[in-house]
Amino acid sequence: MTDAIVAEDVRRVYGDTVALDGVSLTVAEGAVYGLIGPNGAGKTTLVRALTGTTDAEGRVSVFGTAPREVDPERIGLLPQEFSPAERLTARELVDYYGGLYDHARETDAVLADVGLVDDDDTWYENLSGGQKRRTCVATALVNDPDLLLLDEPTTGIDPTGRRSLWALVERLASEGTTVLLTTHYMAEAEHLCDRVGLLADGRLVAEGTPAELVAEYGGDSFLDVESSDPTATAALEDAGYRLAPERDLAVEGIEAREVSAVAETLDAAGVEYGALAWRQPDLEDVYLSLTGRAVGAGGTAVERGGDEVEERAVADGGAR
Ligand SMILES: Nc1ncnc2c1ncn2[C@@H]1O[C@H](COP(=O)(O)OP(=O)(O)OP(=O)(O)O)[C@@H](O)[C@H]1O
Repeated sequence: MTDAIVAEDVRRVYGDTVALDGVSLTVAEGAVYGLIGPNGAGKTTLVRALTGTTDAEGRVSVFGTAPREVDPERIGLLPQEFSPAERLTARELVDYYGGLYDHARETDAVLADVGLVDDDDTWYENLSGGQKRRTCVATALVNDPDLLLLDEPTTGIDPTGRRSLWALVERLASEGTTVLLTTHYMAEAEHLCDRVGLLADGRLVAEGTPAELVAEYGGDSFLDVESSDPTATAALEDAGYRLAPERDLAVEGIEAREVSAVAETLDAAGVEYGALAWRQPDLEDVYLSLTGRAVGAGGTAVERGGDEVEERAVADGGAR
């Protein structure tokens, strides 16, 4: 498989700010690559460097050539911030952006792709936030690009719409489109991406398949114990269980089949408890363990399960 994107030692400095500090990565043709990382980590700057919309040191090649020399018909870009004309309808906007290309797709098909068939005659300014974002995604699809760069494509889109967009990205990838996306939704990266790169302070601090990252940085599986009983901690420690230091009350390093033994321990000690929730580590745990400081300081929203946004407080710390 050949590489759609090759970036070597890419560096971008704005005044005193080092936005990218020597980032190297490759994205194979047909792959879905996800960039994650805290606010200000350099994700958007990297997308801009890969599309030639900002200058950067180092070497970037897209389909074997410099970004600014790639045939624009081959590239679809959804910038993080994109404000199309407010008083055009979604249909008119897709028509307009399609008109910029020699070989645009049918407007109806593009609107159907992003679930905007019923709202196609509404002015952009009167669309909901999620509908606006879908319209913007549509404008990146009009030319049927070989490489699609989506900077936070599903921000503001409801869970159902987000899953539709995931299905769309999966379909495009199965048809051979290379996709590079940025996201703050760990469930999105885990669900969609063949490989994920985690940027922090302008550096690629971890990279791999979601499963590889979880195995390397996710930590042990654990069991959350919902209990305000002051004897709970001692009961579990006396029974030899290891408690997760960064969580309220959780036994770490146990398998699902051991949950009933924990319950028996609590029952035997007369501890009052509510739910016992066991889970394996996931990409969110990887994120938190590698960027705990940045999450606490910046209050970055991290999403679990795609539906529920949690604001992590400094006290949460992140790392387990
Ligand atoms: N045009 C610019 N001028 C000055 N500084 C900039 C510019 N663009 C980005 N930066 C700085 O570069 C750093 C990286 O910004 P970037 O937008 O790439 O981060 P990000 O990872 O996309 O963040 P977010 O998740 O908040 O979108 C930040 O410190 C930002 O303030």
